[in-house]
Amino acid sequence: MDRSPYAIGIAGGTGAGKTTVARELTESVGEAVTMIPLDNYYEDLSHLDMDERREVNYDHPSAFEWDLLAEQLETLLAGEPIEMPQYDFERHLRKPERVTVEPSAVIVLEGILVLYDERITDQLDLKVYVETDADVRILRRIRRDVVERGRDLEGVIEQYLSTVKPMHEQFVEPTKKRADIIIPEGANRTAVDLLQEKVEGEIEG
Ligand SMILES: Nc1ncnc2c1ncn2[C@@H]1O[C@H](COP(=O)(O)OP(=O)(O)O)[C@@H](O)[C@H]1O
Ligand SMILES: O=c1ccn([C@@H]2O[C@H](COP(=O)(O)O)[C@@H](O)[C@H]2O)c(=O)[nH]1
Repeated sequence: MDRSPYAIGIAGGTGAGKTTVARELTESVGEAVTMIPLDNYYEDLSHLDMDERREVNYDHPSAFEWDLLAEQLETLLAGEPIEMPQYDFERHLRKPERVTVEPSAVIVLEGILVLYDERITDQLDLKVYVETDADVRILRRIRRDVVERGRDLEGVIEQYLSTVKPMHEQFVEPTKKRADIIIPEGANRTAVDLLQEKVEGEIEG
């Protein structure tokens, strides 16, 4: 690789549409873009049993292994491959296996607190915050967590009120001021098109 990859961070509240924006971006630009979900860097809680893991606050910054993420991002930006951890949402558990991620021209790091830690933000070339109203986000989250993450309605509501909402207000929303671009409502066609143009420009050099 001739030059360092271009690193984009996409932050925002749960259900804001971060993954959707990141996916649309990566799908349109193909293999030149690598997606890194922050969720893969949740701390390894395999020493806790399932009932204990259900009680963990997954929206507090301390839930993430920032050292590992900072180190792996630095490695990718230096043009070296990483062994990225994988995460199982149904079991609240880091999977035993890792996947090899090769460096590419553009790296997209996506997750609720991607703009929280300076060791990460210092490495990002473009910082994006996806802003979507809380009522829309919780409705999206209920549907997604029940359909894709093995949860029930009562559990989603309880978690939202006890940790997700207060942590969003305390830690996630304040990171918006670090963003270069704020995208309203997630997969906003115009905003995604502009991001695609930017990314294509970076790939072409
Ligand atoms: N602009 C949008 N309009 C309608 N539904 C959306 C939009 N963006 C995302 N969604 C849906 O909302 C849910 C959560 O989106 P996702 O991108 O996973 O959010 P996040 O990664 O921010 O938690 C998904 O089911 C997705 O299909
Ligand atoms: O074991 C876990 C780990 C995370 N969560 C929740 O996931 C969201 C972050 O994912 P998004 O895709 O950005 O919504 C976070 O709000 C955690 O509450 C979980 O429930 N269990």
